[in-house]
Amino acid sequence: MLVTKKKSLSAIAWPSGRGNETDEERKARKLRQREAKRVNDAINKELEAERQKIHKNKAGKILLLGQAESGKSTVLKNFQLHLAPRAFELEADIWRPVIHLNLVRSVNFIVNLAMSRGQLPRQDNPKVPRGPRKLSSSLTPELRKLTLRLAPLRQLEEHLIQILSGRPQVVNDSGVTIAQPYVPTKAPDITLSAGTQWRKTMTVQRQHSIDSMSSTASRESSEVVQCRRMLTALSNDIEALWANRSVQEMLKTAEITLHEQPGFFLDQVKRVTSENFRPRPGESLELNNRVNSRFDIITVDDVLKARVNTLGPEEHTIVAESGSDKAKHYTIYDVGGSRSQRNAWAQFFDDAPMSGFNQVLDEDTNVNRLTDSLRLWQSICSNRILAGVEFVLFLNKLDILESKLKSGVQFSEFVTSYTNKPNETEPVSKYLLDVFIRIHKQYSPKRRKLHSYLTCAVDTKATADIITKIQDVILLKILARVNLV
Ligand SMILES: Nc1nc2c(ncn2[C@@H]2O[C@H](COP(=O)(O)OP(=O)(O)OP(=O)(O)O)[C@@H](O)[C@H]2O)c(=O)[nH]1
Ligand SMILES: [Mg+2]
Repeated sequence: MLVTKKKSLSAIAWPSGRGNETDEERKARKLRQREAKRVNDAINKELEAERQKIHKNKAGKILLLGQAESGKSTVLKNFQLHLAPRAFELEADIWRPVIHLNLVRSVNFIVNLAMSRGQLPRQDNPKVPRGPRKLSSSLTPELRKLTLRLAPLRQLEEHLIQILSGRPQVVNDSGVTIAQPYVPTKAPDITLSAGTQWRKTMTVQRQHSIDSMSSTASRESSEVVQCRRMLTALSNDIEALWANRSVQEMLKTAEITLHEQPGFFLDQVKRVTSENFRPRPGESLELNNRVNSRFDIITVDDVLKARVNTLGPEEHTIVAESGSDKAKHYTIYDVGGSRSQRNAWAQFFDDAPMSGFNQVLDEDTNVNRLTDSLRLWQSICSNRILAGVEFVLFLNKLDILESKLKSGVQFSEFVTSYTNKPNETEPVSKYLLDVFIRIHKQYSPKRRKLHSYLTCAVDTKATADIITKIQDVILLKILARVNLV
């Protein structure tokens, strides 16, 4: 029945509507159809290309993990400098107040130390009476003069924090003042509410200062200018303070190595306090060496050395400006590494400083930094959610490790399992690398690749080579993904 009906249906000549179509009309219709198909195909092709582009432009996501001060944000800056140097250069200016604040904090730290040494009754002399504290003769007249002349830097420190955070004091997201752990041997870090937030604040201020029509802008930019002028005016005194023999002796006695600490700019006071100072990302400069009156070529990595500790996770998108991955988007997540920040972590890429073997954590002075780093690495390796993620391990701060060992610090005194081996950079770093690799092998839920590097993240040239290798790894992964689709 149905078949019969079908037969009869197919037998019906459906009106084509073209019955009266002339040859001309048919040609025109065919032409229109071809044109409509061409447009349709072109749109589809464009959509497909766009889809492919979006798919292709996503180079990958990277999460930087590691303990506080291990160099995560510095690695991020290296990625920015390597992948998008023009954008990074444009942003360099916003680091100037950070560098100034780093410098001012170092100076205030020294002044405080000198004052405390000068004011406190000598511990070793029970005859020194308690009671009103006076400046003792342990401060030389020259040092006393310098500490008085540099006193305005206390206010300048507060002022710079205010400019950077846009708020009168250091606060976290909930508006609560963060009490940084007091570390007597270390100049305090800069803690701002959120890394991206202060960047936004500074970018807006910079934009405003370019647009001189805005009255707020001129007020804000004049504040920045005032700070800079004050620093320029005090630059000779700052230099004199750092060169002062009793300051150097005082630091040595207290075993404080300021030049190894984050945000150290005291060796370049003249340059960074000059009126026209522009922070440089990885650039060679010829500097007059005041000690031996020679001109030294040094690589200036102001932006990489500027220190702000990260609070909370920050997402950064870097668009590659050239090369085989031009226009590709890299998403990098930078997180704070202190213990209180670690619960915000989710995914992976690790950074462990090798130089911390003789240091303790700021947030818990009972914990050795290297021990903390190894424990952290173990917990990340054994994390099941990360079982399928490829790891890149940066054993960072190779330069500090080297200078510590050269200065006579014995690695085996702190890592007792390191026996019968020389106290030199190569065997020590190789030993550490082996330990990290062993932990990875032992604790990973399943086999996976580990790319490990010994790094000095403030050496932009050497780090650029490593980033190129990481780019290759990422690109290979993308190719594999595309082939699988
Ligand atoms: N000498 C030296 N300094 C480094 C190296 N890597 C980083 N630094 C410095 O160490 C300081 C801390 O680096 P950051 O990148 O801010 O550390 P972080 O891991 O992001 O720290 P948090 O944000 O607190 O978790 C900065 O002043 C860097 O310039 C290195 O390889 N050698
Ligand atoms: Mg950081």
